[in-house]
Amino acid sequence: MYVRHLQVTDFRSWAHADVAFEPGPSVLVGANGQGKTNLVEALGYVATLGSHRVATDAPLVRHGASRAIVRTAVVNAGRELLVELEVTPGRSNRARVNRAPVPRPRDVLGILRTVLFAPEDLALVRGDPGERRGFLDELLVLRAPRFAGVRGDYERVLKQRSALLKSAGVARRAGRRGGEGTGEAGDIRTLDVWDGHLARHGAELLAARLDLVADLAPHVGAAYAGVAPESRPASIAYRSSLGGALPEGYGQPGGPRADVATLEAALLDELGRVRPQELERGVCLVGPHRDELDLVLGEAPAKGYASHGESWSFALALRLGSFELLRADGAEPVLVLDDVFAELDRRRRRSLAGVALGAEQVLVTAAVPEDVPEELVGARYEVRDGEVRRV
Ligand SMILES: Nc1ncnc2c1ncn2[C@@H]1O[C@H](COP(=O)(O)OP(=O)(O)OP(=O)(O)O)[C@@H](O)[C@H]1O
Repeated sequence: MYVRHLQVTDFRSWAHADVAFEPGPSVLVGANGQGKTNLVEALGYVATLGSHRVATDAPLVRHGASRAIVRTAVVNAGRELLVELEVTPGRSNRARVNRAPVPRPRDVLGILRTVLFAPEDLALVRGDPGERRGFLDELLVLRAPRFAGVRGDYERVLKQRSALLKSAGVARRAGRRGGEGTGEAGDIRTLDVWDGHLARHGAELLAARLDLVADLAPHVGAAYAGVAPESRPASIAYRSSLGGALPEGYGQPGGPRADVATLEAALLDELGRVRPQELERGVCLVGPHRDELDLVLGEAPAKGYASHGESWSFALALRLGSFELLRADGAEPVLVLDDVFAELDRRRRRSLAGVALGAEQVLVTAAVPEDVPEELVGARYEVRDGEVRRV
């Protein structure tokens, strides 16, 4: 697939921008702060309904404006779709496809698939587990858009159950002190119901993540070996809060596909087991929100041990592995390389350029053209003073 056209209004620094693209490599060149990343961020938003830089929508709207609009024409196997998103922080966002409103913004997921590699990706290796869970869930949704709903349902249930745990914990402590009117028994009965919901939605999310990691792991290992052949081998593994209760081989390449019903039963058991600690601490201790994607270099965890260069290579391998996985699925994602070549040495640049050349479309941003490997300089755009000019 490729993006044929991008138009933004009041998005980040852009009052208005209108850019036509072609398949193959395109490079956006401009000095720092001219708005190059803002343009590719808009494309990432259409693909994921999120930003690779911020967790909320508010910063995406130009200062002083009330809403941002992103319109993009995406060509997939010869068929063009026009996607339009209106981002209004504090209100429901709106979406249209081929000018017709769709019920929910998430109905546009799957029309544009992008894999974006950016300096922020160092946090995939060095940041908190939440970064890596976010990485997995984003890829899950790119692979199968219905998981946006599954994840949303899980988060809703988790929030409700966590609030209930807190109030039941408070009631229990008040009861122990001989306090008045403890609603513990009622809370506990309700908690049983929420355990069921959490196990059901959690099992669906967990099964999907486990299968994703099993499929992704070989691609990440191969991508890392290509990017950093001199380094120790890289691997990834899913670590579930179920611990030893996770069936053997789940999440491993060549292992059995994860069975949702089995995982639901395991989650329910485990929730029963940890209930006293959960009430004591007022937090939900079991479920995919507590899980981790382990990144391993040789025998050591990448986090805390990998050098700066190795961390970069691992982050890059996670993105290139994702790109290869989506291609193996039969999708042709757009590859977006935001300001990354300046960070890479010659060998890594060449290796990344090699993969990028295989993409149907690759969009690159750079402060100076010299940062970009020659073979990737196809169409060139200059971004300056609030304008994008093809040169
Ligand atoms: N909501 C917003 N409203 C107005 N301006 C914004 C908003 N968000 C970001 N900006 C501005 O956008 C500019 C940054 O744009 P962007 O990150 O796209 O730059 P860039 O060309 O990629 O630069 P670099 O090469 O440094 O990465 C900054 O000047 C920032 O102040």
